[in-house]
Amino acid sequence: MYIVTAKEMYGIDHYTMQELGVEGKLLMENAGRAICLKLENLIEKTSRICVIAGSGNNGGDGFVIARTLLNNNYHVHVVQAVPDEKITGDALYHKNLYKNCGGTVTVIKEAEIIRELVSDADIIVDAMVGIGIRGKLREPLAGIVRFLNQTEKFVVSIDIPSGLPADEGLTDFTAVEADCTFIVGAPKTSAFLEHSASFYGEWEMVSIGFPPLALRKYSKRMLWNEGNFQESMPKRKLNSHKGDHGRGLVIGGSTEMPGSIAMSVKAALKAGSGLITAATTEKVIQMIAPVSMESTFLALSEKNGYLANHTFPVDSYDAIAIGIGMGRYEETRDLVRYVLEQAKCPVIIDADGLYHIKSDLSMIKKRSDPTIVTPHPGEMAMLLDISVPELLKEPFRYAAEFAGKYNVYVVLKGKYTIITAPDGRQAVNTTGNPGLAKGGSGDVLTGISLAMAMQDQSIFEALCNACFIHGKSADLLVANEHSFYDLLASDVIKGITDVYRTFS
Ligand SMILES: NC(=O)C1=CN([C@@H]2O[C@H](COP(=O)(O)OP(=O)(O)OC[C@H]3O[C@@H](n4cnc5c(N)ncnc54)[C@H](O)[C@@H]3O)[C@@H](O)[C@H]2O)[C@@H](O)CC1
Ligand SMILES: Nc1ncnc2c1ncn2[C@@H]1O[C@H](COP(=O)(O)OP(=O)(O)O)[C@@H](O)[C@H]1O
Ligand SMILES: [K+]
Repeated sequence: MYIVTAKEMYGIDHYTMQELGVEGKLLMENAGRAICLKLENLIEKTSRICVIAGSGNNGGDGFVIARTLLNNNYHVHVVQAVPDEKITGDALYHKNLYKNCGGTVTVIKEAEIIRELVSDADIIVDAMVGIGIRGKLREPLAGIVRFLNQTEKFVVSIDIPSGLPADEGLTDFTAVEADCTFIVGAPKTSAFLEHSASFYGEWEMVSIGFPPLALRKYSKRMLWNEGNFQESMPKRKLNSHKGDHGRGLVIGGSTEMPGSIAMSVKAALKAGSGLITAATTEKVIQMIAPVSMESTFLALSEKNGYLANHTFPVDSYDAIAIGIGMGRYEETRDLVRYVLEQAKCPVIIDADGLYHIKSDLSMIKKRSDPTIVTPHPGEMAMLLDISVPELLKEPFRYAAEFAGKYNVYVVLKGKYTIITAPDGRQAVNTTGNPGLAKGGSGDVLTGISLAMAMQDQSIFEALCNACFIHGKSADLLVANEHSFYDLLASDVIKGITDVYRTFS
């Protein structure tokens, strides 16, 4: 499923109409019809429905919905929140069809009247403004939105909750807080931003006839779902051996943080790596060896409990993860630099490793093999020298710019994890839940990512699949035997079993 900006949506729309010859009226009919099919599953035959229509094509969708429901014997009324002369083009065509079928319309000039008009309605359909919103919502629409947000009535938004921007970058808006939203054609980026996603309520996308080639042509962003995971995840050959599944190295740990590297190692093995070596201090090896029975170890020099500069062969690995629990000690930085310069395989940099590359980002830019950074918003903001709120306003743009500038893959973690390739392709992973907001979750993701980077799939797919597995494990655990409160990172490792058994 593709994710679009408003501009991309208009491009897809235009292409479908101009190049393929599908008329706008027909797309509008498709949108309204497809939404009604879904809506009728949510409402009773006796429900009273009030459609609030605006001036643009979003209002046009509203008129199609009103006509379809009316013709299916529902009790429908349309409140038009703009003067008659504002309804033009395809929307006017569909308003007339609705009226020709016996539909009634009340035109309102002031927001106050809405209270009375919807008093006997069970369901309110919000078709005031869609992706055509410019600036903050004007009256009377803003007043209607304020009313809708304090009513108990069930509000269904069409395409996008009215007033909400489709794109990232804007945080000051008045928008409908919908109970549910039927998104037309493709989800918009605002459905995946921390400050705007909740306005959609539950959402579902309806297809209206945009050809995949049009979506592909305009959007480089997609929602990574079960289907993508199942299609791209390589199947195991019955005669495979451990060498086929990757020999990985995890570098990290310190006396203060021995557990994190143990978790990355375990997750990497559980997710399917053939062999994993943990490179850490002698003391950490002694501490984690009893719980890391399946891995091998490489002792590196230490200073005051932290990894110190150390040269060792890094050319016999298929992928390396570095940074987990290593601390931000000055001497460790040279070790990170050494690995980035010498390794001829994909290198994943996480946690403290991200602090070490900050002082000289050319360390990653110069590499010819794939480099992957897996920051949470705090780490990403640190790398960019901006604040976390600034980053979260435009995470897609910041991640894409960083990935392009430094030729790296970026996994920007969060409720909506954004995976970005150096060429600008992006995917959003939505698996996962608040049970993951706990120390150690990131270490587990790094281990799974290491395993995925060594399987027969592109690095972009590998990272998308790693995020999918990590979040899905947490989701299955919470659905079955755990809660948001008690879920531990080590449970998420065990849960990988169920993800594989269920989805591959
Ligand atoms: N081919 C098409 O025409 C299709 C259009 N579709 C629908 O059309 C929508 C986009 O249609 P439009 O481009 O006409 O735009 P909208 O209908 O989203 O909004 C534009 C209208 O809102 C008003 N408006 C903009 N900013 C405002 C503000 N701040 N305060 C108050 N009023 C404001 C404008 O005066 C304009 O009349 C989509 O969201 C979708 O619902 C879909 O049906 C798909 C097909
Ligand atoms: N509320 C949430 N919903 C979904 N996933 C979450 C949520 N909170 C955290 N996560 C996931 O948990 C992981 C946390 O990583 P990170 O912040 O590096 O944790 P730590 O450093 O404590 O191990 C990320 O993969 C992130 O996407
Ligand atoms: K709307």
